[in-house]
Amino acid sequence: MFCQHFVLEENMLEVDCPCVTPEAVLKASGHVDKFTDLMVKDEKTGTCYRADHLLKDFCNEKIQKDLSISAEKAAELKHVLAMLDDLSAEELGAKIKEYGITAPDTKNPLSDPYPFNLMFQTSIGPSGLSPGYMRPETAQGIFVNFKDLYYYNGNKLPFAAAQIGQAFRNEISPRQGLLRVREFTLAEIEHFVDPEYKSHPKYSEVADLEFLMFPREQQISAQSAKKIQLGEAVSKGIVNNETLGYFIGRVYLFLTRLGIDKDRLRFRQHLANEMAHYAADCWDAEIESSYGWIECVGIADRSAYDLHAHTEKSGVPLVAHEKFSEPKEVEKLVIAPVKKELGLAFKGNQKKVVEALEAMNEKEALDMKASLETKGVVEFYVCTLGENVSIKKNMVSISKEKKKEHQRTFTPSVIEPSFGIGRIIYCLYEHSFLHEAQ
Ligand SMILES: Nc1ncnc2c1ncn2[C@@H]1O[C@H](COP(=O)(O)OP(=O)(O)OP(=O)(O)O)[C@@H](O)[C@H]1O
Repeated sequence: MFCQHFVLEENMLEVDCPCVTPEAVLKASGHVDKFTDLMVKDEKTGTCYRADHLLKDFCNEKIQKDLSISAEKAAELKHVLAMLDDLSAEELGAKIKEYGITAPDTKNPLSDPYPFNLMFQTSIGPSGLSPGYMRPETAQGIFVNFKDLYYYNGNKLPFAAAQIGQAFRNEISPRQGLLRVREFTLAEIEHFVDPEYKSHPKYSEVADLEFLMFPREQQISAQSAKKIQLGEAVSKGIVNNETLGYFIGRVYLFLTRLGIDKDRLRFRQHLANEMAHYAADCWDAEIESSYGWIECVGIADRSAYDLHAHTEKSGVPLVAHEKFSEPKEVEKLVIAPVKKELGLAFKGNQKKVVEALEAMNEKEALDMKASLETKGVVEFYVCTLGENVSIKKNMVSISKEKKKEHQRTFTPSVIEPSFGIGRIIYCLYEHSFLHEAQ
């Protein structure tokens, strides 16, 4: 059904990449530094818990079971629940202290929250010197293969590639059966699009759909989700762009065609701090189950974050081109290396430094110009050397030149629907069961 609805109907490419991923890939994507959850420890036994889960359980239990709490307190706890995903480590720690939350099993005091990386680490090859990780998402395999996928698509945008496979996350507290496990099936689509042209040719097919949406503003002001027409949400800027809206609509059609009850399905926008480190706007398809509203599909506009990050770390430009019908005359910043000075400073490495300087794009050249003018020196990462070098004012000349441009080169943006297959199956099972019971 997934392949029929998305891969075949949308003419997507499909890939199957390895689960074991070299560290360099996940370092570039930001996962090594930022793919974390906040954890607290029982100060006596060392047992670990997810800090936001403890606070969530505390608030839910108080609201549902404590008949003595005032309306004011209940409203405060509901607000905490609405803002839960937005809280920093310090704010979470302060709330845990304020409410006197202790370790659920022993009632011992808890440590302050601290970040815990969710990836399983391993080493690749017999030397043990090449670190790697079990992939926490399937998306990165698609990004590192972007050049080939773009080529297979005739060097044209937009296009999409999908991957269905296992993902691994060292969850702090796996629970709720299929809903939070350490190894699960993920189906991800990466739709590559021109960042300056995020409209979608088939958008009109979904624009009239109307379903439960829960924008950021409604969550902050403690309102509930309400029915909104997708076209209206896009035109009012509630949903960032047409392509993101198109995929929200397609995910709605997919889930309801599978048998998910449309009254128990809502699209919730991420709060500003909740968004993953790569996202520009993100909506979760949440399905109501006996465990409450569960995120089953995440639909993110990842902007050009991933391709930029891999380009920067690998030195391989993951870019697309748009040919102009007529060449354009443009003013460009041109970096001319002063080879004598570079030779004195870098000796045998001079050629690699010169190549890296010449490969700089307009934005990097501008940044370098600004830094050289203010500080007189700039740290510059040379991929082929794998290290930073210090460039001084006398080593380069940066000037504006008139040039004829025949094409535009840019880094595509990515719209990504990401499906947790186990969670969808679980909710589907519950919904069909409820449907039969009615
Ligand atoms: N531990 C897990 N077990 C089962 N499915 C998962 C798990 N973590 C994520 N998923 C599924 O993978 C999809 C995409 O992952 P994503 O990174 O968006 O999740 P997430 O926001 O980290 O999830 P959560 O906030 O629940 O931890 C989710 O929508 C969900 O359906």
